[in-house]
Amino acid sequence: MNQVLIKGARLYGEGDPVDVLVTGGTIAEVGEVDVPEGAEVIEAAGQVLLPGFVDLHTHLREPGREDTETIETGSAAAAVGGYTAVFAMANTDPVADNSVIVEHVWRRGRETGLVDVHPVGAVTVGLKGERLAELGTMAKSAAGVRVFSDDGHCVHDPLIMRRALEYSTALDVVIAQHAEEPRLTVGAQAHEGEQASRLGYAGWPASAEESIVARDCILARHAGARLHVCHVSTAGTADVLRWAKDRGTRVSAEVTPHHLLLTDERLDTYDPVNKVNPPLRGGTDVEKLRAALAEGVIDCVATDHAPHAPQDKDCEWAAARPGMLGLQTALSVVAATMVETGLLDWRGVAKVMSERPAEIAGLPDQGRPLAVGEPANLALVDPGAQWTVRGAELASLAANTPYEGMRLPAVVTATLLRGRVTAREGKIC
Ligand SMILES: NC(=O)N[C@@H](CC(=O)O)C(=O)O
Ligand SMILES: [Zn+2]
Ligand SMILES: [Zn+2]
Repeated sequence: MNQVLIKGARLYGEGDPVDVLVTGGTIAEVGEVDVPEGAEVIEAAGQVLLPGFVDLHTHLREPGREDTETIETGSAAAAVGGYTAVFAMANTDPVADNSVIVEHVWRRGRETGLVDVHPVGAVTVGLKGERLAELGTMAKSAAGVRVFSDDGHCVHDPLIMRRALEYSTALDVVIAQHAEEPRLTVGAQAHEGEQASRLGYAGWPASAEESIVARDCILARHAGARLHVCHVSTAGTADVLRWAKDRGTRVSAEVTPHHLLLTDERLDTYDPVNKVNPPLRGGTDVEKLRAALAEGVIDCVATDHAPHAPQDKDCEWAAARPGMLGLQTALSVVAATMVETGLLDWRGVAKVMSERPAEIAGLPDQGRPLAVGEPANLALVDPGAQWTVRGAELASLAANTPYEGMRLPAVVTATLLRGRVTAREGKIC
């Protein structure tokens, strides 16, 4: 049986260094372990062992835009970034609004074998927001869809959203909303504020997000349904979530690494690499989002990894597609914004990048404790190391990283999926 010995890592960055022996797909021993014959050894002195990361929000672009990312290249980026499970959004071409497409995505993920690929099913047919897709058929398909979202579009019709939420309770699935009131973002190009006015861009107001989140929290509470809010970007949304959670609404929320680090100050360069939906916001938003994540009002970090082709990004701002890469830089950005600032320790990182997302999506074998008998889905992190981001060197097919040339802290040195090393030192195994 395949054996891997991780030598001298600190579990969750706590306590004394220990050896972790992985046999088959399971953590077999924790403590002082002699190297078994034939075992692969990973020297991990000074490193932190965490449960493998789970991304609730990834765009893999297959089917339809395999020129920008495939299930294989996106899986590789995920594995190098420390992920052991990703949720692939439904806004592909054709849309993942039926069991044929979700089963295709799920199968391609399994064949690739670098990370568990869970397809997200569309809420409405063709993401058009008009007719509910066959959620039940997708949930009961081989792909076992647990998360539904029209991401890229908001399910803006309150009657459709209400029906989706009500229907979801019978299936015990979660509806993930891209919260953007479309009437308030017609032609929007950037966060509504001074910077957008100065650059002459139509504004994307915070209220377009906050009004939908408030509405959906109310709808979810009445339906007794589970709502998940995608890419929270404003301080006001954090306040709405705090209110809804306080009164017992079954709502969870994610924040992206880019909304934890970057602001609309970056728009000065006119470089569309900074164009994303929802847009980069102001400094106060960033500060409040960090605090809300530390407090648990925002449950987790999700990348919203959005690969785009050069011709869709290296063009004038208004014509460029929104979205940026995230899978390979997420851990480092969380280290820079949450760990180095003292807002989270590594135990907290395990919670927001692995345990909570696994719970939200109902994955039984991810986000598990680092203990004997548990599945060996693991990420090994060197907290003292640094690296310089180069889009061209990322495992993604696309290169649209906003962190180009930036030096970031913390390096994922190894990822294990069910005991198999999927990535080491930035390379796929
Ligand atoms: N985030 C983005 O700016 N773009 C996403 C869609 C989305 O997440 O809304 C994409 O699919 O490219
Ligand atoms: Zn979205
Ligand atoms: Zn998205």
